[in-house]
Order: sequence, then structure tokens, then C-alpha cells
Amino acid sequence: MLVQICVTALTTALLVASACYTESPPEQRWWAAGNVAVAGGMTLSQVAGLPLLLHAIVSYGVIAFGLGLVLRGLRVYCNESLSWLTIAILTLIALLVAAYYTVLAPSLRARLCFTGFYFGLINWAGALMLARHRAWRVSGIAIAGFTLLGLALCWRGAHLLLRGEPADGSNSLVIALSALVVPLAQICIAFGLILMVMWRYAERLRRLSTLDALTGALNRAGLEIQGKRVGLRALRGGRSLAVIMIDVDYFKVINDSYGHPVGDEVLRHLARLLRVELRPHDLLARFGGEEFVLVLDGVDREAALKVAERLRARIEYEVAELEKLSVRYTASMGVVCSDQHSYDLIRLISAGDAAMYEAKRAGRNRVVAG
Ligand SMILES: Nc1nc2c(ncn2[C@@H]2O[C@H](COP(=O)(O)OP(=O)(O)OP(=O)(O)O)[C@@H](O)[C@H]2O)c(=O)[nH]1
Repeated sequence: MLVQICVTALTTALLVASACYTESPPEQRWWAAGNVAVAGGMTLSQVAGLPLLLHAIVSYGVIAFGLGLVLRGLRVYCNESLSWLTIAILTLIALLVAAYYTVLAPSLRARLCFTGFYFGLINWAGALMLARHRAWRVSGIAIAGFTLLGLALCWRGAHLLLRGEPADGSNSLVIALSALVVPLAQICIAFGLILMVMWRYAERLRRLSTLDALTGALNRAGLEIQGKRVGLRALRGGRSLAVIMIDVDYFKVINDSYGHPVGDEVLRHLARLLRVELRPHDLLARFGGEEFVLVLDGVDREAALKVAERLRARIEYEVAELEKLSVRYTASMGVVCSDQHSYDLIRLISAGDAAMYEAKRAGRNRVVAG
């Protein structure tokens, strides 16, 4: 039990330290608070000489409360919530049953059996919550930890139920094994939870570094990474790759007439409109100021021209409804395809750009093939 308390203290310190980072998400704070409560409850249950109320009853309530906070953190991580009422019920059940087997029908065996099964089930509920979220690669270690801890606790409970008083079984293989498995599972859970948060940070950073903050389209870095992938895929599959360069006409006039915030809204409006018209695997990137790029896999020159013409007409027809005003705008487009050029995205973009400028020179609001 001393090993278990030491490991609990260590994993709690780890979770608290990681939750102290100012940008830590709320779930991490719930996990840290929950672990502090569990560690406190375990210590209370082990300190001899404490009043029976604290030692045999309150301690289990505190552990159940701590596990409730951990569950709340897991729900927050999965973008759901767990009410305080549920946590209060979890705590109350532990308190009432512990009180029953301490005061009304005193039995250490029954109390330990119940808490083994009860805390085991709560840990399984944690594993289930994460499993339902289906991010196995990210939360696999934490799921394994919760499952293992639940298994060890239920196993201990079942052993006590079948074998009699804890004193009889304290030297048994089951108790020895569970004393090994419980700390191992606690370490798995602590590292698994921290890993989940780190993974989320990494994913957020990756998104931030490849997406344009204003429109949500890919930025140049994102286009470079994903464009290369799409180009290779098309080349290997023997499919055409089309690029459409889109540039808003007289955008400076929109900025100068209505102000930069309205110009920004127009760019957002255009990105939304383009996204709606595209297939899920097409790429949309903001190439610079008011210029966007579309990369279409498996689309030849004729089909790309049709797509561009459809988009041009849609942009011309649509009205960007902003807070107090409506703005109409048009766009010029340059269309190129790997059939006439190469699969090299940089070359396709520069050829598409030349075609787009041709469209500008020819009077704007038109599509030119390169
Ligand atoms: N609101 C806003 N304006 C931007 C942004 N990036 C670039 N711009 C503006 O976009 C305008 C681009 O102007 P120009 O290059 O002259 O192009 P244009 O007015 O669209 O003219 P043509 O392309 O020839 O039809 C400039 O005024 C830039 O300040 C942005 O993120 N938001």
C-alpha cells in the first residue's frame, strides 16, 4: 500500500505540475484536482489512529469525489460535460455504503469489496468515455490505464468476496499482483492524460501553422505540404491535376470605399463560397492578399474550365451580406492543367497566375486557360 500511495503522490504531482502551465486546458485542471482528492482520500484511509468517521467513511467519499472530478475532466476533453449532481451522487453512494458497513453492519471485508468494485467501475466508465471518443491512437495509453486499474480493483473486490477477511488474503498472489498492477495503471493514466493534452496542442499548432487565420483556407505552407501530396497522388494514379488561380477584381477599391474590415469580410465570404462549391478532397488555399488557389485532383482542362466558369458566375451573382451593407464583387481566374504543363505545383501555379493576369488584362471577371 505504501508503494501505491507513493505512486499516487508522484502521478498527482505530475498532473498538478502540468496543469500549472498557464495555457493548460480546463480538463487538465480537473484531472489534477481529482488526483489530489484521490491521493488525499487514500492517505486518510491509511492513517491509523484517525477517528473512524474520517478513516473508514470520509476517506472513501473523498476518493469517489476525486474520481468524479477525473470523469468530469474526461467529459470536458470529449467536448461534453458531467454535472455536479452526478459527482455528488457518486460521492454520496461511497459515503453511505462505507457508513453502512462501518456503523450499521460493521464488516471490513464488505467495505473493501464494495469500494473495490465501485472504484473499479468508475475507472471503467472513464475508459468507456475515452473509447467512445474514438481517438484510439491519442488516448490508447489512458484507456489501457483506466481499464487495467478497473480490472485490478474489481479483481481485488472479487477476491475479498470469495476468500474472506482481508487479513487472510493479504499474502495471496492476487493481492500481490494487484499491488503491482494498480501503480502501473496509475502511471499509465497520468502519462496517457498528459499525452492526450500534448497531442491536442501539437494538432492545434500544426493547424495554426498551415491555415490562414482570416479565411480558414490553407496558407502557403499548408498548400506546399498538401499540394505536394495531392500532386503525387494524381501522378501515381495517372489522373489530371488542375489548378485554378482566383483573384478578386478591384479589391483595393472595396478596401478604400468601405474600409479594411469589410475587405476582410469579403475575403471570408469568398472562401466560404469556394468551399461550398468544392469536393471534400479539393484543396483551397489563400495564396496572398486577395488571391486564392484551387487544386483539383482528377480534373482535366475542360472540366476545370467548367468549374472555374461556374465559380466565376456564382461569385458575380452572389451578394456578400455584411452587417449594414451588401457588397458585390467579381473575380478573374486562370486555369491550368497537368495535361498541358507538369505535375509540379510551383510551375502550375506560376502558369495559372500568368493566365489569371491575362484575364485581368482582358477586362476582368472572366476565365482564361493557360
Ligand atoms: N482587407 C484586406 N485587404 C487586403 C488583405 N491583403 C491584401 N489586401 C489589399 O488588397 C489590395 C490589393 O490591391 P491590388 O493589388 O491593387 O489589386 P486590386 O485592387 O484587386 O486590382 P486588380 O487585382 O487589378 O483587379 C491592396 O489594397 C491590399 O492592401 C487582407 O488580408 N485584408
